[in-house]
Amino acid sequence: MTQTPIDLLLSELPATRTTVALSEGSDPRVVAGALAAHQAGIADVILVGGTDAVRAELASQGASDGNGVAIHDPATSDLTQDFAAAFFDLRKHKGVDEEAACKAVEIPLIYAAMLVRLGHAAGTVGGAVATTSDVVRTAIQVIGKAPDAAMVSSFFLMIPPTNATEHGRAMLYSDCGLVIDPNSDELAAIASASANSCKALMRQEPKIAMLSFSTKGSARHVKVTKVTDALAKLRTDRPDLSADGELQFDAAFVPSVGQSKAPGSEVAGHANVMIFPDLDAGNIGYKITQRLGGYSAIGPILQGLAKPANDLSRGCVADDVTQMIAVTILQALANP
Ligand SMILES: CC(C)(COP(=O)(O)OP(=O)(O)OC[C@H]1O[C@@H](n2cnc3c(N)ncnc32)[C@H](O)[C@@H]1OP(=O)(O)O)[C@@H](O)C(=O)NCCC(=O)NCCS
Ligand SMILES: CC(=O)OP(=O)(O)O
Repeated sequence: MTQTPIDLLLSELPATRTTVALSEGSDPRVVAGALAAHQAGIADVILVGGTDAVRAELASQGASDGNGVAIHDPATSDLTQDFAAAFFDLRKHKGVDEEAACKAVEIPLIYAAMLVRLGHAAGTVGGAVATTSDVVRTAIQVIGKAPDAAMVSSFFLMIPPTNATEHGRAMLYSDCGLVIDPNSDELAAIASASANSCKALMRQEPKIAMLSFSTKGSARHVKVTKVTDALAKLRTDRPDLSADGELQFDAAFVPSVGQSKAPGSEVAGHANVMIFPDLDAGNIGYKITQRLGGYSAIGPILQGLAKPANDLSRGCVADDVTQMIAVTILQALANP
């Protein structure tokens, strides 16, 4: 049975609880998912923008500020004034003035990211209501790119159903949520970051497939060249990694097809990191795997940020929120 991030986290829970901020603290799926994470011993949570009805619901389940489930209202929080000053410092070079900074930190998405930036929470999760663009833009602007990262990108952990087909396995898909049309250098950076995420969150050695509509020269096109250039750059930058391309999905996934289309490849037929050539392919590909293949899609998980901030699909359910809280903690523990 494939290990999910929750299984992983429960098997190596740290002695002290980690706090995660949820920016959509009045959404019923977020409240239920956060409460489940708290009750499973996974995390302390801050529900940003939780209403009185949420407070009553939490109280009815024995959860409160005193025992690790807090509600913050950005309009009345003691922290908001400090957050406004810090946000002004951060964004004044972009023309943000003090008044605009005060207004900005009352937006729950920004307030939650400030909780992370200033160390009140280890990471944040949003996107059950907000679009990916808004979640990602806020994370990049407030939390920022990690100094050693080339860029911020995203991935999904794809967890097979119990009745998966013969070759069903856990895989990492990237980029299915953020970088719209990467050039070959950016595609190589996405693959490199995804390999690190595979080690940190799947605890597997990455086998990276650079996906295309062509396998090993079966088609010639500028879009194929982009992928082969990305593979060459990846191999130069990260000789430690096992990567191959360009590969069609069947050649990357099914051992017999991999052997016939890309004979001798270590990766073909056995890939666990699937790098899509652009966001059209990635976003459509993950949703097909999820909706037709029955895989659970955990993401979009962001990589390359200074501290964890993660997105949800607006079609998420409470279990997705709990999973994403576990992912956020695993990322925080991997990069303390
Ligand atoms: C990520 C995204 C929001 C960037 O937003 P944007 O407003 O177009 O970006 P801009 O080019 O105006 O840049 C905004 C800031 O983010 C930075 N930035 C943008 N993309 C970045 C990346 N991948 N990595 C690091 N920084 C990035 C820019 O440098 C800029 O920083 P600044 O404000 O300090 O100057 C945009 O690429 C996007 O919308 N992606 C698709 C999201 C989506 O709809 N996904 C489908 C559903 S999951
Ligand atoms: C990741 C993604 O596609 O998000 P949404 O379904 O919210 O657009």
